[in-house]
Amino acid sequence: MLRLEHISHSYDKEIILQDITLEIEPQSFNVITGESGSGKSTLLSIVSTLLKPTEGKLYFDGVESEKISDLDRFRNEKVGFVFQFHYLISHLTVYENIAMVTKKPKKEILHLLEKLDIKVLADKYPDQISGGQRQRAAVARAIINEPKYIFADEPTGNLDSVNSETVFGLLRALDATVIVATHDHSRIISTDRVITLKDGVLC
Ligand SMILES: Nc1ncnc2c1ncn2[C@@H]1O[C@H](COP(=O)(O)OP(=O)(O)OP(=O)(O)O)[C@@H](O)[C@H]1O
Repeated sequence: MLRLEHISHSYDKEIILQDITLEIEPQSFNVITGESGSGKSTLLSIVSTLLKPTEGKLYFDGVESEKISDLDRFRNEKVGFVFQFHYLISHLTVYENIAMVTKKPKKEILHLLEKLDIKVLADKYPDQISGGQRQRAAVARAIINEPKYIFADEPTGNLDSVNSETVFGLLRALDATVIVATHDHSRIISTDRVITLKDGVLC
């Protein structure tokens, strides 16, 4: 269970999120939606431990995030990030970008690339493939180790509807707690929960 208790956040005294209290069920698929500027990315950064909120507390299975003794290890082992700024390493191939974060055998990595329809690009470098293909490679890297939590910010921003559905389908099929921020959730066919933000407040 992931729990947010009275989370608020301000940037330079400007209040961006206000008094958010939420419980996210284990192994559920959740979408944070809202207009541009409503605070989706900020909320996702907070629940994924990348940003410390100005106020409030975050709990993972009852343990306050501040009290997790090795937060880097927790992130490496338990969390998969699909963030737009989370770039692939340019001097490594698609395959190598994924192989560097996992002990999984090559066959399994290639199988995941196949599911994402980018297996034929395994030996290409990031600047030799399209933005949407890079995005799918980043998704593969985030989920290869089957993390307990997956946080994704506009994971299908560069993808057409078929590839969006593939990515959402893969994320939904994982035994993970998934939180996706997107301004357009019309493409997500089934979700356990839609969390809507308006001007930094839950609707
Ligand atoms: N690092 C920052 N410093 C100052 N203000 C910021 C920062 N990051 C975001 N903001 C502001 O906080 C507000 C919420 O931004 P956020 O990115 O969380 O919204 P969003 O709903 O994800 O928007 P979008 O859909 O456009 O990505 C915006 O007004 C934004 O300008």
